[in-house]
Formats: sequence, C-alpha cells, structure tokens
Amino acid sequence: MDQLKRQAAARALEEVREGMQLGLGTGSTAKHFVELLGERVAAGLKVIGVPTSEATRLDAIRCGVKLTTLDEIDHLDMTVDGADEIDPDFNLIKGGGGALLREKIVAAASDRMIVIADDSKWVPTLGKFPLPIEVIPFGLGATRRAIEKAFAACGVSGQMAVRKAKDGHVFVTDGGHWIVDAQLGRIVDPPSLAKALSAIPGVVEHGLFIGLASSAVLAGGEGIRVIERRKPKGD
Ligand SMILES: O=C[C@H](O)[C@H](O)[C@H](O)COP(=O)(O)O
Repeated sequence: MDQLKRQAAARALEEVREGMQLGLGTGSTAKHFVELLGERVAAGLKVIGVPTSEATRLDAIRCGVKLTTLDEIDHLDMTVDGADEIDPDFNLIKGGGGALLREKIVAAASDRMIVIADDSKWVPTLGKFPLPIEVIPFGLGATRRAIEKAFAACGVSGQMAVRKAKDGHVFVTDGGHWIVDAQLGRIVDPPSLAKALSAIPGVVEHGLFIGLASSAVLAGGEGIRVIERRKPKGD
C-alpha cells in the first residue's frame, strides 16, 4: 500500500514546474510527495511551498523544501494532497489525520488541487470513512444537536464520537479545536450536507471538500490512473 502511495506521489510530481508555488498536503501519501519533492529540490528545482499542517511543515524543512505562508503570497499554482475518500464527482472526505481546516484553506487558494491516493480511496459514494467535523469545544452539546439536525435534513444519520489521540486524550487540531467523527455510512448528497454543516456556528470546518479537487492520481495493482474533473474548479 505504501508503495502505491509513493507511486501516486511520484506521478503528481511530474506536474511540478520550476518556480511553482505549491500547497503541501498532509498524511502518509502527501508525505511521500514532500519527500520526492525534496529530492528534486536537492537536484536544483526551485519551488516554494505552503504546508497544511505542523507535521508537513516539519517534513518539508527536513526535506529542504523552502516554505512560505498565504500572507506572503497571494495564490498557489497547485496543491497536492491525499484524501480519505474520493467519489466520481470529485467530492472528497478529508481529515483522517486532522488537518482538514488548513488543507481546505490551502486547496481553496490553489489554481489546481491534485489528489493522490491508492485506488481503494476511489468509492462510488462517500461515507464509509467517518466524516471529520472540526468543532469548537465550547458549547459542544449544542453543536452536536445542530449537527444531528443537519444530518436529518440531508437524509443521513449515524454515531458521532469526539476523536481521541493515541494517548487517550482528546485529539486537538493544529488550530486548537476538536474533531467529531461521524459514521454516516452513505452520504447521499455531499454538497447539501457540506452547506448545512458550514452554517452551524460551532463547526469550524468539515471534511467534505466540494468542487476543490481538479484531478486524482490513483495508484493500484494495475498501474496508475489519472482522472481529470471535467467541471472547472469551484463548481
Ligand atoms: O487530515 C488528513 C488528511 O486529510 C489526509 O490527506 C487524509 O487523511 C489521507 O491521509 P493518508 O494519505 O494518510 O491516507
């Protein structure tokens, strides 16, 4: 599986050009991309990156990739990031690693977002992977009730659990928030659910990425598939 992730990362690297401003994703697949990019930088390629998490920031520094912020530059040419699920409309679930907020900010600031993954992430319908919802700890009971209402209005339901870190403590995101993971099974209308969740005051962000991904590089046993989204970014 790790080999497939690296192959997808290597294929995405072929899209990188001299001078590009790049969004650097988070997770085990994106980490391969940062490492491979580091090798190209060591060989003379000049690019600059914006990391989507503290973990990626440290990886990029270790790999010699020059970094900047979205305060210093006004757009990114391309973001390369992993995903937990991708559907045929290029809706994504992200946030399995807890980086969804920065990942979404960076993807939205990019001209293109390439999703890299092993092909098990390509699914007919989103929802088997628990949907991460980043929340403010204050008033969480009220926020959870509002989330349940949004689920009902969008025809989904399922258990919610506050994410725990490996040490048993509540997982805290880079932004200092918590994550509620929702086991929805099948998300019938991802764009409507995304809109409903975004309207809840205690929800900082959610892991549904709608209209952001422009292509997917999927590595599987039979090779690499590059699938382009037909609709322009933002639709
Ligand atoms: O918060 C984490 C990110 O959204 C990751 O890109 C996503 O969870 C996929 O991670 P991985 O490549 O490790 O499966």
